[in-house]
Amino acid sequence: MIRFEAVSKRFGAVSAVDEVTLDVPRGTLCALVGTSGSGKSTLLRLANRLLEADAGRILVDGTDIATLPPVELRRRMGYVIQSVGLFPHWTVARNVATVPTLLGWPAARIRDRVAELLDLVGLPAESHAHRYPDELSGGQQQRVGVARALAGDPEVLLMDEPFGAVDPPTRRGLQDSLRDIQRRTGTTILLVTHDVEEAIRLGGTFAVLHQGRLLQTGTPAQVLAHPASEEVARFFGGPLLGLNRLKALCVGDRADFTAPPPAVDGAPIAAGATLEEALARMVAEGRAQLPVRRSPDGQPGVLTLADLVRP
Ligand SMILES: Nc1ncnc2c1ncn2[C@@H]1O[C@H](COP(=O)(O)OP(=O)(O)OP(=O)(O)O)[C@@H](O)[C@H]1O
Repeated sequence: MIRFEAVSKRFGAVSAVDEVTLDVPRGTLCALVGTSGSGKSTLLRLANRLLEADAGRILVDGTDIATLPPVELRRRMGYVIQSVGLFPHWTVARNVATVPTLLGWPAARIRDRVAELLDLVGLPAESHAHRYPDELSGGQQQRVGVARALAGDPEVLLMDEPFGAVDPPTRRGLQDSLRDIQRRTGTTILLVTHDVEEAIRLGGTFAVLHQGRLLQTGTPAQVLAHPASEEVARFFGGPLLGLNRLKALCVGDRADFTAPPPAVDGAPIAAGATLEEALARMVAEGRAQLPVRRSPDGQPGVLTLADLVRP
């Protein structure tokens, strides 16, 4: 869906993006991660031509974006940034309607779309559509930012630290909403984040950047289990890499569901919980095994401490 082919961008002496080749298939989410200054935001801005590449090509659905008028390109790509950038004197509904209005959709279609999107991001239209941005919390404004970016049915959503400014519990709520939205709409998402847990929570793949170069791509479990270099291992926690790996794997990936399960006391842990949560429970409860229940079939299983340390 989006393909970067040997893309480079310099700012004076700084090589911000250095011969990056990356494929983001349709309907997937790719999290751009890496240390500060590694070129994540620059790569995102090259994708919607807020910046122009010095070398290489960027293809969207096989079309070189250099051949598309920037305005048309940006309508096809929603863009969400940390500071949200809502228009303060416009209502929530008008903010969300920005792109459909530019596209000349009929008023009824815009109204329906705005209501649908506000519901999707958990801000029912009846109680939120007529408010102004400063009448919303930071987290609610970010939800409006996501709704606005989705309004024109973009094929691609570019998100630069979209949830950077909200507190951790609200952040988790927004991440869960984004994951649901992505599953429901099949939008291709390229997301910049500093937060490894956010990237893991949102699923998809990692693209790890360092000093403008792409060091590794893969699922969180792959990258954390087999970091391609010292820099990647350092980025994912250095000596704590092993603990971070537990965040990227689920109980269901390691538990034994072969019948009959041994009798294990305690409340079962969900197969979808992370191994980190399982370890936390084992430590808190002073036990080396936990009963597991797999949904939706209800199959019981067991997870032992030894399952956590298996390679
Ligand atoms: N407009 C610009 N002019 C000059 N240098 C720039 C410009 N934008 C980015 N840079 C430089 O390019 C490099 C990559 O910056 P970029 O913002 O892409 O990194 P990043 O990985 O997104 O960083 P962060 O995680 O801190 O947001 C940095 O060295 C930065 O200083």
